[in-house]
This record gives sequence, structure tokens and C-alpha cells, in this order.
Amino acid sequence: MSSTPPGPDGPDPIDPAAESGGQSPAGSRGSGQTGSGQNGSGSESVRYVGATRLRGDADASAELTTDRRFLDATDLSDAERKANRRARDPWRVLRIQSEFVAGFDALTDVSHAVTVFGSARTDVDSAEYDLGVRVGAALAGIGRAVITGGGPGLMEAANRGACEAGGVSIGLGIELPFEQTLNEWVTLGINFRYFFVRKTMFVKYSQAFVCLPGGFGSLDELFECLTLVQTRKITRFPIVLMGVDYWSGLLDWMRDRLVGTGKIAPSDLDLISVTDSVEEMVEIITAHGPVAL
Ligand SMILES: C/C(=C\CNc1ncnc2c1ncn2[C@@H]1O[C@H](COP(=O)(O)O)[C@@H](O)[C@H]1O)CO
Repeated sequence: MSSTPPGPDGPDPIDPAAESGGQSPAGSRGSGQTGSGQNGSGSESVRYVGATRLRGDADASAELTTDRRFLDATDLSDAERKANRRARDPWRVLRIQSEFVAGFDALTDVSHAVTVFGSARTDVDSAEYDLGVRVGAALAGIGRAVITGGGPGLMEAANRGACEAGGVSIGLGIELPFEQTLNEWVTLGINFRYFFVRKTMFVKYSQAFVCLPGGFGSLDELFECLTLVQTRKITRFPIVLMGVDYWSGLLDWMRDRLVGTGKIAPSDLDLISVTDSVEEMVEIITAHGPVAL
């Protein structure tokens, strides 16, 4: 057992295998990777296991992230699982704590921020990427810092828009079972090992959420924000879905099934705005809070 709290980017006394985790240093800029431009390009085969992008012969099951070591012990025997829980999990709290401390420390001075969620897989040459850039630029134009997951696709697009417009462009990256740097448009970046710590930062440091078209990851983040507003854990947070065509099926389903069967109140749908217009997004967000210029 270690008596020293592990730093978020240091070796893992809990599990030495974490040392080869491919973690970027906190606050580092990306290495020039544009992420989206790499989707499916080049001669090497690229495939996905969930949100995990694998190249060539890479095997997702062979790679462990800190989150996975913590949450998923299905490859262990019952005795090993219990031994791990007893000997290791209590010490993980120190790492988790240190990750909160690093996040709080790095983001202390952030004010008037908007978190932008969206697909990690969107190509740089797409209309959706262009929308993401315009969203980032418009938010920077009204004095909002832009926070994203720091990855490729629409996260990169929003960071790019914010950065090009001279705004604050924040990336909260996550350790994944393959090497990934923060996108090159992030000007303030942190890499997290634990998803749940990172999610706290998205919510704690922003006053509005914009969700661009996305998959499971974006939906997870969207529904977490919706639940927090619905249960009044956070208040007055506008949630804007960008892309009427993309989101209308989900909204119809919510109206039909969720409201229709009493799983949510009709007024719960008022928590969500949906638009194609970046100008309307700006109006919705500024109506909820002061402009910081
Ligand atoms: C799949 C690819 C990269 C994955 N990299 C990610 N980096 C950072 N954040 C991510 C990544 N994947 C998902 N997220 C989070 O979920 C949202 C996007 O998920 P979706 O399923 O693509 O909608 C996003 O907001 C992030 O916070 C490609 O190389």
C-alpha cells in the first residue's frame, strides 16, 4: 500500500500497469492531431468498439483504463475481486481525490462557460463540423469560455471555433484504451482518468449546455444534464440541442412515450431547446445570464 497520494498523471501505485496508460500531461497541447480528419482515412484499418477507435490489430479487450480497472472486474475470480476490493479500492479514493483537486485547481478562474457536447466521430469536412466551429466561435463572441471533452470530431470543432475567435477553449480529456491527445485547439486542457470526475467538471464550471449531434457519449452527457436540471440539482441552465432534423426523432419519442406514459411531466420538455440557428442558441444562452465581455 502506498502512503503517498498518487498524482493524476503519475505512476499508479494501485496498479503498476497504469504506467503505460498513454496519458498526456495535464494542460498539454495536442500533438497536431486533427482527430476528425483521421476518421477512416489512411491505409490502416480502423474500427470501433463502442466509442473506442482501434487501428490495425489493436485489441480493446487487452487494454485497461483506470476507470475499467475500477468498475469492471468481470475477468477476475470472486476471490480475486474481493481481495482487490479490500486491498486496492480504499486507496483508489486518493487518486480520485487527487483528480478532483487537479480539476478544481485548473478550472478555478473559469467563469461564464458553456459546455459543448457532440460526436467524437464527425469528419472535419462535414456540415456538422462547420456548425460546431460556428457554435464555438459564437460562444466566444459573447464572452463564454467553451468547454468540451477535448477529443476529435465536434469537440474539436467547438474548441476550434472558440480558439480561432480568440476565446477560452477548454478540453477535459479522458483516458481511453488507446492513445489520444487533446485536440490542437484546446488552450486549457486536463486529462482525467475517471469519467465521473470529469463529468463533475463539465457541470460545475459551466452555466449552459449545447449538444451537437452525437452518439451514446453525447446522449449520456445530455441526459445527465437534463436529470440534474429536472431534479433541481442545478438551476437555470439552458440546454440547447443543435440540429432540428437530427434531434426531432428523439424529441418526438420523448413527447410520445415519456410524456405520454407519465414518465416525465409535459413541462420537463421545456428544459430543452432545439434549433438550427447559432443566433438563436446565443439568444437562449444570453437570456439566462449576464454577458461577460
Ligand atoms: C471514438 C473516437 C474518439 C473517442 N474520444 C473521446 N475523447 C474525448 N471525449 C469523448 C471521446 N469519445 C466520447 N467522448 C465523450 O462523449 C461525447 C462524444 O461521444 P459520442 O458517442 O461520439 O457522441 C463527447 O462529448 C465526450 O465528452 C474517435 O477517434
